[in-house]
Amino acid sequence: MMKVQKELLLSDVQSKSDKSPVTVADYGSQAVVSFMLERELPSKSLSLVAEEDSGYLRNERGQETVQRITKLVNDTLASDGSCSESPLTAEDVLRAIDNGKSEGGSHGQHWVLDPIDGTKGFLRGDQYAIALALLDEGKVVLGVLACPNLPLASIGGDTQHSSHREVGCLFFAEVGAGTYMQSLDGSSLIKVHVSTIENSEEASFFESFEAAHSSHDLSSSIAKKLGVKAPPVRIDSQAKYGALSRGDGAIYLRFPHEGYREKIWDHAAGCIVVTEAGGVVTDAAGHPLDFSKGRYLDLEAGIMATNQKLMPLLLKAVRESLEEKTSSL
Ligand SMILES: Nc1ncnc2c1ncn2[C@@H]1O[C@H](COP(=O)(O)O)[C@@H](OP(=O)(O)O)[C@H]1O
Ligand SMILES: [Mg+2]
Ligand SMILES: [Mg+2]
Ligand SMILES: [Mg+2]
Repeated sequence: MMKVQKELLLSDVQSKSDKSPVTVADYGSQAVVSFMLERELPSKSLSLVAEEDSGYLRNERGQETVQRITKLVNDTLASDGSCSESPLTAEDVLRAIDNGKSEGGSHGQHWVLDPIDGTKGFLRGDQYAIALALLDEGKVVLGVLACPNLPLASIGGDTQHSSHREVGCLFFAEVGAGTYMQSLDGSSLIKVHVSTIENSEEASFFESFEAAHSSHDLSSSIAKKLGVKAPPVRIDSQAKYGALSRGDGAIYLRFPHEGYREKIWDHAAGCIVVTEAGGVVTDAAGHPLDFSKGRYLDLEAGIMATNQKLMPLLLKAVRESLEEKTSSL
């Protein structure tokens, strides 16, 4: 994936109908994960709720892109070593991508995948994540976040100049069993916990790098009310949830612009990674996120996360800031 990030061509990037970007790496990652899940869970029929679909790839202009993705997928599976089967055809790859069309919901088990979360960060050479979660009867019971560019050392506040430059973190959480972090090369497994800060003035917060994804004005007003002194830590993708789960910062804020509908794959894995590390994730009204409603999350105004001590203060600051915003319109 990191090699693909470095060698991405202009022709590898397309624009979706909502103007957001998608790359051969997004499609390739979705095909690989879908293929692996099918292979590992042969006894069950797989229900996968995933971001991408083959629509664009199946039209004529998509042909070349499909070839590129098929090669990436076969190279990836071959380098994994565990795969003895013959190479996948373009049609196998398109079918694996389209496995992700499930509607999810409140019954049974559904896998939820964001093959590359933070595509804009991926294109910029910054943070991105591969996010996989499992829903059981509408609840997230398992979450895995791979963050290939996230430093193993803290990215919070004053530790930016740490001498440890090693990157690549894997976070995983299972309901009732806590959250663990491992380096992507497989060494150093540790149990992680959210920040224990109780004084909001000492807290720092994470938000989207892209102001189009989350209002930086609103978060700044909330931070001011809390007396937060540190500047915002702006990074792409659910790497924010990962960093929060190990206490790099104490607060996560996300306030999309009016009318935006959040998708479950943007939060399912991150949400359990943070809650199993002792944190709380809610919408702007303080309600827990409901992953049982299909591909979208129905929620009020935004998403926030912090530790249990700070949540009441954060909720109050968010309420006040939202009220001020409404009355100033
Ligand atoms: N206008 C918008 N407002 C809020 N979120 C948006 C958005 N347009 C795209 N997104 C979502 O924001 C995600 C990235 O979040 P972040 O800003 O935390 O990196 C994107 O995930 P993808 O990159 O998987 O498409 C996309 O689903
Ligand atoms: Mg996308
Ligand atoms: Mg996403
Ligand atoms: Mg994505």
